[in-house]
Amino acid sequence: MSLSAAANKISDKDFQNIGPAPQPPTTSLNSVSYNQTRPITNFVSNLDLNRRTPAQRSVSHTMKRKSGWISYKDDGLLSFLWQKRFLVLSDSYLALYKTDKNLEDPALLISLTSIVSVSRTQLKHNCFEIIRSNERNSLSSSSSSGSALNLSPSFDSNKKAIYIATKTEYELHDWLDSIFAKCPLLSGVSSPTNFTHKVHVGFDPETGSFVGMPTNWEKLLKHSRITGEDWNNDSAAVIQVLQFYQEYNGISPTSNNSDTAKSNNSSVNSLHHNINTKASTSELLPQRSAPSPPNTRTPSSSSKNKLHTIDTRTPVHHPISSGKKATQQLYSRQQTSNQSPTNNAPPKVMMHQSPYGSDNSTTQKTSQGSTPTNAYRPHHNLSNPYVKAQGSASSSSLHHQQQRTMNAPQAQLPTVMSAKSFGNSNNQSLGTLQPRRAAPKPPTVALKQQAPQTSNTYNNASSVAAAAMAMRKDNHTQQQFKELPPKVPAEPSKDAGITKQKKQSKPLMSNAEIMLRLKSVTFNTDPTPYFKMIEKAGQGASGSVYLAERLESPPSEYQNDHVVSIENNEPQAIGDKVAIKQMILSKQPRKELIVNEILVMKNSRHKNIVNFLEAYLKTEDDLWVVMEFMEGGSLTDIIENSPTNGSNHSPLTEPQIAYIVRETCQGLKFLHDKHIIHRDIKSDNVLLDTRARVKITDFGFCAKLTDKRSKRATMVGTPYWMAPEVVKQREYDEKVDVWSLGIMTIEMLEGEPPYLNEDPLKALYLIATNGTPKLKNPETLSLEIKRFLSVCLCVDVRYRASTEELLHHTFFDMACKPSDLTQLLEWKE
Ligand SMILES: Nc1ncnc2c1ncn2[C@@H]1O[C@H](COP(=O)(O)OP(=O)(O)OP(=O)(O)O)[C@@H](O)[C@H]1O
Repeated sequence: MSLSAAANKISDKDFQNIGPAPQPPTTSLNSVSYNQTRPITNFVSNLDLNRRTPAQRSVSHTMKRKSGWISYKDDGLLSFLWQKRFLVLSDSYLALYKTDKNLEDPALLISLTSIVSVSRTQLKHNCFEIIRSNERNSLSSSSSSGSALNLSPSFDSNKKAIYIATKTEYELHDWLDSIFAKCPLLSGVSSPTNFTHKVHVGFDPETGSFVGMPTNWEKLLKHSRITGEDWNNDSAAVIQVLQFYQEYNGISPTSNNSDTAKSNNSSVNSLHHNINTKASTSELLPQRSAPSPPNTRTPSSSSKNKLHTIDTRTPVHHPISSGKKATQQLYSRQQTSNQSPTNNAPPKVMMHQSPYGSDNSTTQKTSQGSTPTNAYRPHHNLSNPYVKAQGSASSSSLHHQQQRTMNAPQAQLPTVMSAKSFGNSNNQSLGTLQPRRAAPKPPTVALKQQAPQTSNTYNNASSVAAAAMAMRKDNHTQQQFKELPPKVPAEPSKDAGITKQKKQSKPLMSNAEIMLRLKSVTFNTDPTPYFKMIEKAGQGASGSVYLAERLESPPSEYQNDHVVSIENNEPQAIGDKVAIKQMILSKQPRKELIVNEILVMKNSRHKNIVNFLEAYLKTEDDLWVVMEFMEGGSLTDIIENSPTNGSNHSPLTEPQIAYIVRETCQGLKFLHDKHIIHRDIKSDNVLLDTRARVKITDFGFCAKLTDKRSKRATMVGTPYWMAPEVVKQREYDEKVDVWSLGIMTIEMLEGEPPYLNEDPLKALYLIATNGTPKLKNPETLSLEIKRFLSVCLCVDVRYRASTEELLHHTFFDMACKPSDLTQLLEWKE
């Protein structure tokens, strides 16, 4: 009898009794066996150890048990949440505990006989997926007969997946080996009952194309400028960003060609703008349901040269003969390819090694992987004399490095970085930096249209950049038109064809509930008599923004049943200028984001946050949100209209940048103190008024951290400003805003964020693999700003500064006076 058949005879109950301990084995462990070809040894779970007598325990100790802390996530309601768990593998069970102290009450207990597949996945670093069957005979019943390639994952409803992530690659292998060795259905000699189709994915240098990819991926890659070299450098990252992309767009890798083409275009565009995949906006509103596990898994590599094996079906079966050796073989190649720079290795470069302003003395102390002996002490490091002692001699070698990478951006990824280059940890490579404001079309198209190809990547990028800049300008011109007909939210509003989000997760709140919430924070009255509309001030994805004049005081709090608290508002005078954002609710794909935005604005009154004044539900479908008017427009406008933009000089001077960043940072600190993450910090979302007041806006994607959830995992934001941990779908916290603030600082220095000339997919790849982006002209910058950037754009979140720490940074000492911004605001007049 095959093992699987034998296993089917075992009742689940036999393995799920965590009550009084079964009798311990009295003889040798091997003698405890079931009637099957290979004994499933040691039915007594070590979970029961605590309940045994010392004598019994000593017997039990001979049983091999493995345990350790891991991150865990399931495919259920809380699937967006990675939770820390203590995992125990005994001979019969895999058990997950909340603590390592009391091993009597597992949060999850999985019988090893129910595990039908274990495979590595790219969901997270060092992550594997366990699929268990609820039905004992599901294996035989679900057997696949087909050998034809079927890319549609037939995820049996009887099967459940959980995901385990370990800290290190080594731990991952260890767990995999141990689980494989103990799971009867994985290590049996029986014939496979459910075939696995694997697609060998790789890059064929002869044809210059990717092979074995699902159609969608192939197309995406074709348009993305992700090259064979990129693949060879970090194939895991390529797959990671493809998965990110796929999940975001909800595309199956098997979509047929026409679908694919359609979705490619729309989704490429959509990535230019904000992303909010999977689920939630925040705890401010209930979370949406989580996505199902990614359709495509990437468990194991199978050949040299980064040939990835993508398991397109579940489950994966590994023959018994494989055992430890086989699993090692299965995973060892990927081990190489998976060593992404930001793998959870200990940080290799210490905080004070400013990637933007270090000298030779700050050598790669930890480039060999040693753990820093000096933990990051924020204030010390930010004002550390050692930091100050670091020279600025970085420029020349950096420049060399820069030139090299500009010519062949991905070809020469250094394995060990000099501290002079971006000393950020973990072999972060240097990326090109030829940003531009928008990349609305696939770069290949843009290149053809705008400029002849040259052999120089930098030139190519520049021409693409120029093309995109022109497009951006067009869009902006459009934005300046007064009284444009209102656009539906799904239509392009800026950045050519970009919508705020493509994927509509199923909201947990019904439409009626959302409306109820909305009504509780709005006046249900027609606001028309209260305002005189003056002109259109801007166009957003969700609606138009108008400049208006207040004609009447807002309705009293008690004018209707739905009390609106405006007690914190500054007194509103007749004649005051206000901004009114008008939205047609039926056209909003995600109304809950609007409620979210109102709630955050309403409760976040700070001098660096755009003040919410009141909101009206004119009709059930027509929402007006009244805010203070910021005449200066967005920081993006200011950068683009700066007299020096386009010249060799930065659009803004360092003192002007210091002023704007400090103000933004104060607003962010205020939010962070309230445990709110903004998640979409960029120049578009920072507004200025004529008194040079700087305020953060656009709170739709805010998330609130709580004691229970101190980290988030939802992919939210706009790709070019996204922190690597977001791109890599890791847990993150408020520090993602600090990364984005660093990118925004680069926008003010260089006109655009890094990689804006790249296709979004490639940009995601570069963010994931390059880590700290490279500056264009570091030699022209002060040490202070480079140090500031290095603490914002630190890949290792532990060493990235908090907003509190940033506010003590010496960079802010050079901040100009508000009046020094006047020139920048003149373009509006
Ligand atoms: N309070 C304000 N004062 C002055 N102008 C504003 C104000 N709020 C927004 N604007 C202008 O309107 C434009 C659109 O703003 P909005 O917040 O709608 O943009 P968005 O973030 O792109 O869109 P959405 O939030 O709808 O997704 C801004 O770029 C800005 O120029």
